[in-house]
Amino acid sequence: MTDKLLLRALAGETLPTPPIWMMRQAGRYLPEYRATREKAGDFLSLCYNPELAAEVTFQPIRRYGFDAAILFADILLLPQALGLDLWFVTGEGPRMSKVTTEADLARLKPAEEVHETLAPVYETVRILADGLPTETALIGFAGAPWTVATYAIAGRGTPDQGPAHALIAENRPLFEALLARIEEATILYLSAQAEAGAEVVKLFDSWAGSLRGADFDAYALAPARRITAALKARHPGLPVIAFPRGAGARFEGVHAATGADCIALDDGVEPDWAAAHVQKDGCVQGNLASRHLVTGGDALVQETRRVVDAFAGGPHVFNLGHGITPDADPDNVTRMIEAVRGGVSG
Ligand SMILES: Cc1c2[nH]c(c1CCC(=O)O)Cc1[nH]c(c(CCC(=O)O)c1C)Cc1[nH]c(c(CCC(=O)O)c1C)Cc1[nH]c(c(C)c1CCC(=O)O)C2
Repeated sequence: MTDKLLLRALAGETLPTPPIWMMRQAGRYLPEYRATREKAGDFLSLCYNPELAAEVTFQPIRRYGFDAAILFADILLLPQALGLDLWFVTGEGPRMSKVTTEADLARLKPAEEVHETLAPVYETVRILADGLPTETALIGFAGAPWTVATYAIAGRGTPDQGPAHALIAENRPLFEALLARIEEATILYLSAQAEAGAEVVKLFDSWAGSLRGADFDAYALAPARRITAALKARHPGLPVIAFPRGAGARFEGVHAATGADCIALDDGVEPDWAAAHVQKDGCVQGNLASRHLVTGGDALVQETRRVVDAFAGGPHVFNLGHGITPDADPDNVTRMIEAVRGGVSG
């Protein structure tokens, strides 16, 4: 039996204190992250520099002693490895060359060729696997095909994923061919991360919430199910966390529909509801609203306890509902961790 709390929770154990980590725990709210990023140059140079990417991954572990480290990289490195240009506009976010025609699709590289670009990421994983404290689990990750496709189709982030929905309406076969290529590459990418030492993998479907009805089944659940099955066939026992952000009532049934060991919840669902409707089927992760790490105070402690208490009856990994924001106060993270581990109330 492992002594890593994250792995125990993912295996279905109900623990007296849930393991804790945070989405975007290596990020701009930390002065040490900003200093390392400065040294690297820009964000992508940091992602492709194994020593520095490992360094920023270690930083929140050293500062807070989280139960898990998440590989420092980005979900958009994969479409870049498939041949799309990627760059980040400061203050605005990612930009990439678009895939909206058959000719664009034909220019993408075969899935097996992604390793060439992504080799530095695997090196980062190896450095982390060697250097993390023995009690800290290492999480690898990728974007889910739908979320990655929304960026590749729009060439940028979009509030409503309008361009991707428009492509579904206008040329569903092209959309599905793009999704299939991303899915195939994602399996190879996550599998290589597991070989390099990732002990858990997480699939980020940040824009799953804009898929409705049969499209949610076909483009969020089904790819997650196939990716999970393919990974478990290659790496027996590898735990998978699925994060169909914004799924709302459709979080119910996602364990069974995907085969994932844990479902990460955003803060759009109430913890009590999620305990009854989602945690009944297995481990859940989440779901404190990130803004409490900006505002702090009694509300931070109360909300943290409310989340912990709601999920205390089953396997739970404490986390935020989405990433920590750059304006968060690092001291509020300490208070949140104390509220989870110390059980201090209100
Ligand atoms: C949609 C998405 C992306 N990237 C990611 C997602 C899915 C999760 C989510 O919904 O947020 C996932 C991601 N991005 C990053 C990580 C690293 C691991 C971690 O600490 O969580 C992970 C797991 C680093 C990052 N990825 C990014 C940063 C900030 C870059 C910087 O240092 O300037 C970090 C730390 C940049 C990024 N990367 C992306 C966007 C839209 C942006 C710009 C928005 C922003 O600036 O926050 C794409």
